[in-house]
Amino acid sequence: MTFPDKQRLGVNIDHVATLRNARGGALPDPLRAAEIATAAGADGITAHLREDRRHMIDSDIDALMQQLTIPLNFEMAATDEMQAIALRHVPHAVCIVPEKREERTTEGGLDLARDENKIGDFIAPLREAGSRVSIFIGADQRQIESAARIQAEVIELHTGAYCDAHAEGRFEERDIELAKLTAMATFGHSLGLEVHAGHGLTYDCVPPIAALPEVAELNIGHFLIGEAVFLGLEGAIKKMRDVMDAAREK
Ligand SMILES: CC(=O)[C@@H](O)[C@H](O)COP(=O)(O)O
Ligand SMILES: NCC(=O)COP(=O)(O)O
Repeated sequence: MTFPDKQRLGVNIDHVATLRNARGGALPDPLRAAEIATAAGADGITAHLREDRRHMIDSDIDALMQQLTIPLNFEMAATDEMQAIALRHVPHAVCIVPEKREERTTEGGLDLARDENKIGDFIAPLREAGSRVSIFIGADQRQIESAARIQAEVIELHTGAYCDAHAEGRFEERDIELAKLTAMATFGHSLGLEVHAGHGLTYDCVPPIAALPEVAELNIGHFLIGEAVFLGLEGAIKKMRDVMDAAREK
């Protein structure tokens, strides 16, 4: 079994748009953030077009599709509207995420096991159009088995519970969450799925996730955009790259 030596870093730029939308107007421009991320060594850009357009808006996705020189991982809910947008653009990857309008952020993974047939039908045209389909799920064996059955190419494991437990000093819970992520990364990889991870990752909590050999890509956004206030976006991304590489070398 082969594992990727270098883990890809996908930079999620949603919260550049959050900042822009707080005042209205065009600044800060998410496309400029994507260009800086590219120059800083990001391997991909992630953008989530929410149904309520609270951060990214349709014209951001148009601009990214026209100008980006690295792969776009387009996150979206499994709705007809989003499917039509994805089919119009055919981004490198489409990541299906759960969405609740009243949530502040994506609270958990998709319940794919419950909606397996429906999501299987939903992703088929996306795959046939040429996008790699990724499913954002919790570290749960049933969900991963469903992802393999519907022929998703990628799963992205939601790391939010692990990161929150770390940040709040609930170390026993953190270690339980990490053990689940570790076991389920191995399990997903054994089924032939490419395994990604993300949500809530910071310099402090990323090392054990970066060190998981089966995890080929991390998607990181909110923390990096926050750190950019202090370090600049380029500096924040380069530091994350260094922390990830150091953890993987160990
Ligand atoms: C699905 C996911 O984890 C990301 O899209 C990210 O968290 C940023 O978007 P939200 O904060 O709106 O969930
Ligand atoms: N899919 C997770 C992602 O893109 C980034 O999540 P976050 O770092 O903004 O929490």
